[in-house]
Amino acid sequence: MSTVVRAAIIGSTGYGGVELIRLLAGHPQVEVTSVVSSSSAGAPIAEGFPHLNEIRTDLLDDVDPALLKSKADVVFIATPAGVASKITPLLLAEGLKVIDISGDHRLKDRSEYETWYKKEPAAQEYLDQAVFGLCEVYGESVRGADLISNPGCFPTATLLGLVPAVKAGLIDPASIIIDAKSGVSGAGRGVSLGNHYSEVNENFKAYKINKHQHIPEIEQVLSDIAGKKVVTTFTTHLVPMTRGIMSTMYASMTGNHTNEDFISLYRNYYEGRPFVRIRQNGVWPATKEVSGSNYCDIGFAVDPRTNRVTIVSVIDNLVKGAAGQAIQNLNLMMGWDESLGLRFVPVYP
Ligand SMILES: NC(=O)C1=CN([C@@H]2O[C@H](COP(=O)(O)OP(=O)(O)OC[C@H]3O[C@@H](n4cnc5c(N)ncnc54)[C@H](OP(=O)(O)O)[C@@H]3O)[C@@H](O)[C@H]2O)C=CC1
Ligand SMILES: CC(=O)N[C@@H](CCC(=O)OP(=O)(O)O)C(=O)O
Repeated sequence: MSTVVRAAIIGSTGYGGVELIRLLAGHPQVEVTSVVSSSSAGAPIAEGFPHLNEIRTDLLDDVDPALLKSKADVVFIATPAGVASKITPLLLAEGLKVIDISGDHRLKDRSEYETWYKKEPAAQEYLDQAVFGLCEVYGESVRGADLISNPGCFPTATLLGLVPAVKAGLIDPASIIIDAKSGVSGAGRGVSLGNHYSEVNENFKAYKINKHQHIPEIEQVLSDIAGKKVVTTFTTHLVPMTRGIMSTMYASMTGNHTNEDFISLYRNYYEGRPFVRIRQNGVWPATKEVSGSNYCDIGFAVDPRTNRVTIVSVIDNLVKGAAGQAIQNLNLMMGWDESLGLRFVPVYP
């Protein structure tokens, strides 16, 4: 008999939440039973999102853990930083499973969260309990967990591009420089001066240099994999496109490795994992080649002149970088095939 899991989405009126609604509509073993809003409870969700007309006829629920307990088994939280840390203890106390898409449970060190997010951190017991859900690296720990911290969009693209090489010692972790680009939906649905049309269109800008909240998240994982403290240079750029992240990474190699060495290492590391695709020699991925899908595509260019390698990794920030990976985590939590309901072909062109 197949299990149907009932899911609630807190932050269902944001980009991450609406993407969860889209993806879960096709999941064979999940039913979204509650869409939650802190500002529009009681309104039909399709009123604000006409693309959901005749797809979802329900009203938005209030943020009420007891109500969610009566309607759901698992809760996705897709809210701004500082919200999930407050709601999660109440949801866990009701016996619900939680998948937090925000950054609130990613950094194990509370002072790091305070430094980078400038907000009050979650209580240490929940940070200790939360499993960092980078599925292809920590998937084994996700199975059976009650609280998942879904990785950030930039860290997902970046870490999937770096972990195998760092783990195998092909590159010097101290030499890594990460140059990342994001589409505007990465900033969420709220309008701000920096992301309205005339600021973004035909423009290309770097932001939060050396100040980005994903720096400690990337360093936390690289340090874990390398077995020593790793610090890195990470610069983000805003690109005039809706979806997509490209992380271009540069690192010094520890020997005379070739493109084929990297391709073979990464294909072995990700063998059996459906969502990481390694490009053939001389071919590098573009964001459109993963758009709308849960894929992360990775390509390599070794330069024998400098003895450095360039690694290019792309994802759709709203799918593999948020809602898709969150569903992949749910699949792993439930002991299902990790690709259940996620085998989308990218939207191209
Ligand atoms: N956009 C992206 O590509 C990615 C985003 N993330 C992270 O996921 C989270 C959601 O991002 P995104 O969907 O883009 O953000 P949005 O700004 O689009 O949506 C956030 C939603 O949170 C709800 N919300 C705000 N305050 C509260 C509150 N106090 N209690 C409950 N709900 C609240 C709002 O809905 P309402 O007013 O209806 O309650 C809002 O629609 C963020 O932490 C973000 O950093 C992670 C990876 C990728
Ligand atoms: C384009 C853009 O502005 N992107 C956001 C990504 C936000 C995000 O995913 O934040 P958390 O991972 O901390 O939840 C940024 O760079 O801050």
